[in-house]
Amino acid sequence: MKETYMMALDAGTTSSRCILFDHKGDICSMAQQEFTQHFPKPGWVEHDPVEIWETQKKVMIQAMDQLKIGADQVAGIGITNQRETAVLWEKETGKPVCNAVVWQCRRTAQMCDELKEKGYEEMIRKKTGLPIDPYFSGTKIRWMLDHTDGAAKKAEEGKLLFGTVETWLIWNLTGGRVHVTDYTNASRTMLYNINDLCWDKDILDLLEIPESILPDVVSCSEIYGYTDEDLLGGKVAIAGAAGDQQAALFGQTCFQAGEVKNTYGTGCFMLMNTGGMPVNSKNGLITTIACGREGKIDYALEGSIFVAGAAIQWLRDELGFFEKASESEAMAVSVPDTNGCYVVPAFTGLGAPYWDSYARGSILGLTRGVSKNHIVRATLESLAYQTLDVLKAMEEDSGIRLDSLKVDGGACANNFLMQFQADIIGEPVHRPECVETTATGAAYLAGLAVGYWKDKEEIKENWKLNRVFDPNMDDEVRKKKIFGWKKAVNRSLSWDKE
Ligand SMILES: Nc1ncnc2c1ncn2[C@@H]1O[C@H](COP(=O)(O)OP(=O)(O)O)[C@@H](O)[C@H]1O
Ligand SMILES: O=P(O)(O)OC[C@H](O)CO
Repeated sequence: MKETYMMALDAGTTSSRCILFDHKGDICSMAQQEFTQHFPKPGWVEHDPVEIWETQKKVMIQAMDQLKIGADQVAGIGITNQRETAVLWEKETGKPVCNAVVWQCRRTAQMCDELKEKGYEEMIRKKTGLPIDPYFSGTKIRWMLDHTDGAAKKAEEGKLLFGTVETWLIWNLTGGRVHVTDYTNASRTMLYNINDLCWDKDILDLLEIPESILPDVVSCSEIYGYTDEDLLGGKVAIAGAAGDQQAALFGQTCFQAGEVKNTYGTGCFMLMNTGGMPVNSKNGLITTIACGREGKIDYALEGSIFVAGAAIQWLRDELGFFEKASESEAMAVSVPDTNGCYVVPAFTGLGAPYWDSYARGSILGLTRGVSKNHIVRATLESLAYQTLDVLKAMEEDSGIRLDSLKVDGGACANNFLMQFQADIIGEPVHRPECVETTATGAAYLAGLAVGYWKDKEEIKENWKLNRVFDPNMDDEVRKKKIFGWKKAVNRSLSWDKE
């Protein structure tokens, strides 16, 4: 009998990836392609939806070619994606009406201010679990309707469709037959009522968004449809979808309330599973849907950090400090400390727990002795400080003291960063063998729907530890460093405010 595999499509912020997994949850093949980041104005970020789809198609074929398999050996497809990023396209032609407005984009900051000034913050938080912020899709959709010729009218006439990236991919994979989103992605739009589990009419009215453009909300683990036969040379079931951070929580097998993971990708996102009850934050975290399957919803508390690995890309691409992100590790350990330098990578404002759209990046503490290596080290350290900020908020909100942290994502390959993370939180950091947990989670969700894996217990056995980083920093040193970080953040807040 031919071996079968689960396919995960990981539509990240900077690249499209396809990974084929076997029953043990091991990666058997992987293909990846970066796509273009468009920065039309300071603080604005766009993607071309067609490029996302084209690169995704290409990597699917490449991953299958590596194993020399046909569609009959792909047991199902799970999709995971950068969340919130908004795509708007014509129902008839499938053509996007404009570029996708990316989650990091701050163009709706003023619209958000106005909504807050009019006093809608409490109502929106109660219904969606989210603060009013340009991060979420709702105001992005309004902006696209307002600034694209004829779009508002076409939307009224039912001629346009909206989707986050998984919706866009499912639409294309099925040849325009299926228009759905899953619970986790819906919960990031600022339009979805996470208590009543429906698109919220009051918010849709407020933002004047016609419900007809919105996808049907489905579970994270069920067959939504099948790929067009021509695409992979046979039909394959599309059987799972979740936003990348929720998929990572599932991939890390954080199935129980109180379990936490932290993912270091373009941004950095800490999620705690809070079980069947949404927990409201008093410390700047958001309440979101962790997973919806088999008729049950699990919620999560989330600390969203907008810039993490993206800061390393900035050192690479804009400052030209190195050619490969991995080189940052040797540069950071070549100096004993940052020589008093702090980097606050608030390139697109600050997310949790500050929620300041007007914060901007800064390098502080510069003296004549600060070198490239110190700046690289300070940038890496900023990922760990931001994580500390959300970890403290999470402990307060949940009443649970974390005694270790499970990590994953591209940047957690950096041993210096992981050690500094353990030092600064004062708790061990646990890194798994497979740091592609986002894709793993998507594969698991789809695999459970098609019976590739029996149940969560079988999946749990696949999680393997790679390395534990134990804290090893003097308490006084830690306190002093954290104090410096807080001062640096304060200097960055409101920077871009008129
Ligand atoms: N060894 C490393 N040290 C620091 N950062 C790294 C390293 N390897 C990758 N990165 C960063 O991790 C990010 C890629 O991680 P990934 O999980 O693929 O992100 P995403 O899914 O958001 O595209 C990039 O921003 C890159 O700069
Ligand atoms: O691209 P990532 O992995 O940093 O994830 C992006 C998040 O989904 C944005 O909310």
